[in-house]
Amino acid sequence: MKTGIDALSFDVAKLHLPIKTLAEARNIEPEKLEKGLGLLKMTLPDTHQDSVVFAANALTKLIQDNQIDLNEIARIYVGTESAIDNAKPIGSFLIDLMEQKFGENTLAECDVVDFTFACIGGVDAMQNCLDFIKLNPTKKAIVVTTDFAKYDLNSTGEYTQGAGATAMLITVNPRIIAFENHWATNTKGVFDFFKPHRTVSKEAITGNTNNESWFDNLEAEIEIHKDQPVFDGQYSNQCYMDRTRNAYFSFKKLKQTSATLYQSWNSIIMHLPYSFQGRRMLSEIYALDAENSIISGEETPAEYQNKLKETSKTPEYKNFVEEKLMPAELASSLIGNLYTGSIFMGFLSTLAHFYDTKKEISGNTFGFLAYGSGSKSKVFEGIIQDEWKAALANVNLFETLAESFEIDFDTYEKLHKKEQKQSIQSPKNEWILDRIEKEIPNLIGARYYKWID
Ligand SMILES: CC(=O)SCCNC(=O)CCNC(=O)[C@H](O)C(C)(C)COP(=O)(O)OP(=O)(O)OC[C@H]1O[C@@H](n2cnc3c(N)ncnc32)[C@H](O)[C@@H]1OP(=O)(O)O
Repeated sequence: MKTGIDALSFDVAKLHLPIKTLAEARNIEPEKLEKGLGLLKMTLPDTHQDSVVFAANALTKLIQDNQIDLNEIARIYVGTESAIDNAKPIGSFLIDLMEQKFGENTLAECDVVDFTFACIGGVDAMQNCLDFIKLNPTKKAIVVTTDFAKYDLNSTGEYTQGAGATAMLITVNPRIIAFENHWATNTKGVFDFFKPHRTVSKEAITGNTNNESWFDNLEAEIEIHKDQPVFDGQYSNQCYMDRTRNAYFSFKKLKQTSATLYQSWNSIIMHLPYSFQGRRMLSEIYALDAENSIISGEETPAEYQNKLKETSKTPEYKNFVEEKLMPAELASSLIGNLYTGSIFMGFLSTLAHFYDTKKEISGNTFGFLAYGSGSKSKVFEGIIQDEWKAALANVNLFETLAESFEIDFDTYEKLHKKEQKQSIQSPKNEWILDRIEKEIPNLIGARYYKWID
């Protein structure tokens, strides 16, 4: 019995700052960002958008475009590292919003939960749903990924920002891709990228002191959540390489093959925190699993790094990237990082590219290399199914991305600092964040959303 992705949809932030504008403002050579990292635009949420809004919009589109009967959906599992609450999962917001739109109690028997493991939480959610569908083949599940990849101003993560969601219907006999049963995992507890709770003093919180009872009741130090991570960019790249390399070779063992595995993959889909991450990281696996590799394993660390650099400059590696990785990079260049959604957006980008260029890919094998900081990698593969094109007919990925609205640098900084109070664009046919009811002045409270026709 085959299990996999039957339908896909997305919702990404509709505002963008050209990378060139950011580069000029920050005194960075634009060529480094455009040609070195593959960045062209970075998308940013409007004032009425957050991770629940993107998730609800992607899910609504998935349901409408594929005429999904919600009574058939047994699970909605969410991958995110942009939770808006420590107890109440994004999935519970989605249940409420979908029932508002598609009918009361339509999801009363649906199981929902959020999965958090940095950027790999969506893959974890999907693996779990695939196992569930194998055991319950008459049922259907939905996986949603949603995030706002927000980094501090002036940090090295700033140019990789992006925001949005993906939603996928998981069924038996899927129309788009059927996954094979082998999944290799490699895990190690590290601090390459994380979002710790910060403490602030009671005095740092100012507000309506006319009502002093709320202030008197506060603890001397208050734990707050900040969207931006603490991270070490180069170390996170090393962790990415270590985990994916180890998972890749575990996957070869699971498949009991000594042949060069990546040669059997027509396309390679990796977690792309920025467009060229995959091609920059894969050269090691490419060299180690090659028949005539220049790497012997006897090198000093510096020699090893030099040989990797040499490998990545060869015409063979460049052709390999062009053929197997480039289609996944296209959307990433125009969006930026989607954290949990990046690997699925890379998959969608590849499908949309072949759809637009009229390439037939039924029967192709796709290899997936997922990564989440903290850190974990999963390697798995799937076969493209005969009906993939029909399932993609309403998705319009690149047409939608082409309509993104350009903002200037001042507006970008205002949005980032939450100083922009008015929406930049008028919402239409989408969910918005309607209001936040504050628990106590200046502290965030319950969030409420509404649909705008
Ligand atoms: C969140 C996760 O998924 S963990 C894994 C990834 N980590 C992150 O995303 C964390 C946040 N991001 C970051 O910290 C940073 O953006 C990083 C680490 C990804 C990149 O760091 P930077 O220091 O800006 O860039 P770095 O020096 O690594 O690479 C720049 C590239 O541009 C190239 N470059 C520099 N100048 C130019 C130029 N003028 N023309 C062309 N290319 C150029 C460099 O050669 C280099 O490419 P190469 O190594 O393939 O040769």
